[in-house]
Amino acid sequence: MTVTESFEQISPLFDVRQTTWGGRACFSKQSLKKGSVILEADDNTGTSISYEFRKEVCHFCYSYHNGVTLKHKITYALLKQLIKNNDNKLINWKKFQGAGLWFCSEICRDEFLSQPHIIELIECYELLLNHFHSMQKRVNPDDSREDELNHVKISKDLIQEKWDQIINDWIPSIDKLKLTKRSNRLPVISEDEYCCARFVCETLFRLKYMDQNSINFKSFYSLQSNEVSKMERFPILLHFQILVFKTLYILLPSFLRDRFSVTSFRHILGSEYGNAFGIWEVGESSDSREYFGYWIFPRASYFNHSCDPNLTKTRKGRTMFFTLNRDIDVGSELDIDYSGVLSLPVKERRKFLHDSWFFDCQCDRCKLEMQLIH
Ligand SMILES: C[S@@+](CC[C@H](N)C(=O)[O-])C[C@H]1O[C@@H](n2cnc3c(N)ncnc32)[C@H](O)[C@@H]1O
Repeated sequence: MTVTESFEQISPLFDVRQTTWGGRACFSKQSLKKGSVILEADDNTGTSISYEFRKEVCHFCYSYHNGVTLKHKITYALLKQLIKNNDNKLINWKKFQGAGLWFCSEICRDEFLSQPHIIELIECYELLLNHFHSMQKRVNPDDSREDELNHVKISKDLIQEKWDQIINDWIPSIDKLKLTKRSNRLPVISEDEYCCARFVCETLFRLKYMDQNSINFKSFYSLQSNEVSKMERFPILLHFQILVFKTLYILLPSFLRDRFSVTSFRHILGSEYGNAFGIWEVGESSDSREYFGYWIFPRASYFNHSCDPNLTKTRKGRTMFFTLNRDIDVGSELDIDYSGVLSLPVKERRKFLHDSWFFDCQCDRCKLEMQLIH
């Protein structure tokens, strides 16, 4: 199957084709007018709200109200009906703490609760929350090791070696233990690891109930991974990932653990590093808006970057829109801005893209401006 065939259902408006300069990219199948919506994506496979915004950003519509703590949480009373069919006793539901979910209104909370099988995700979030709270009382041994962990010389082989140790030594040692003893092996985690574990849970959950023939499912598994580049830049991430993996391996209930492996975990995080979209505050100018976290829209992850993009990304609630900001001809490459630094001079812009996104930008504007300064 060619790249185009496997992605042809993403949109009737564009193809995904292999390029010689930037992996796969999207090309318009027809000439189109400024203002045309090229893609509307509301099918994210995973979201992560930063810890500091967890009580202030609605977990359904992602609205934000100037830092005001949101009023609406899920309660035991609301869950009773959902628990009935799903009570596997890992949680004392009567002591339910709200699973770390806050909502701006009853409508958003109820919409969240109406998602099929959502009790499974709520249960995972609650287990993680309980674990995180118990770990907050403990000293985190990594607090004094940050420097050391950030000086590890990362290579593809080292990453593989560390994961092989997990597969060959750590997993069998956990599997041998009685269920009641496994929790003694849970690592201490920080806020960032807690948020990352929630992101992985949601991704596993969404993939579990997604049609495997759907374009979103196929697009997710074809996402490019930036694992090595990102870890070379931030070596501590290898240790970070291993802590998150161990936490989930021990805590995840069987309904999600069945699909959880080193391979799936590495793809979920490796692809997040090159493909995540920021969840930004709506309605503020780009230099003063808040950054709440990130999410993954696999179908929208084949747009390359350009420093003179013809698509503008906007968020409305849970949906991302990709809209043409000028007329285009058939065959035009469809590009977005990854950087938010388009006003910088060419060298600084390219350095930013290289350091944050790990590629040397091949867009036409960079080519032209580089020629002009040489
Ligand atoms: C979100 S993905 C876009 C789809 C990607 N080309 C693929 O084949 O999966 C981002 C990756 O595409 C490549 N890319 C995007 N824009 C580029 C550009 N302007 N120049 C060079 N490579 C680019 C980089 O490898 C980057 O990490």
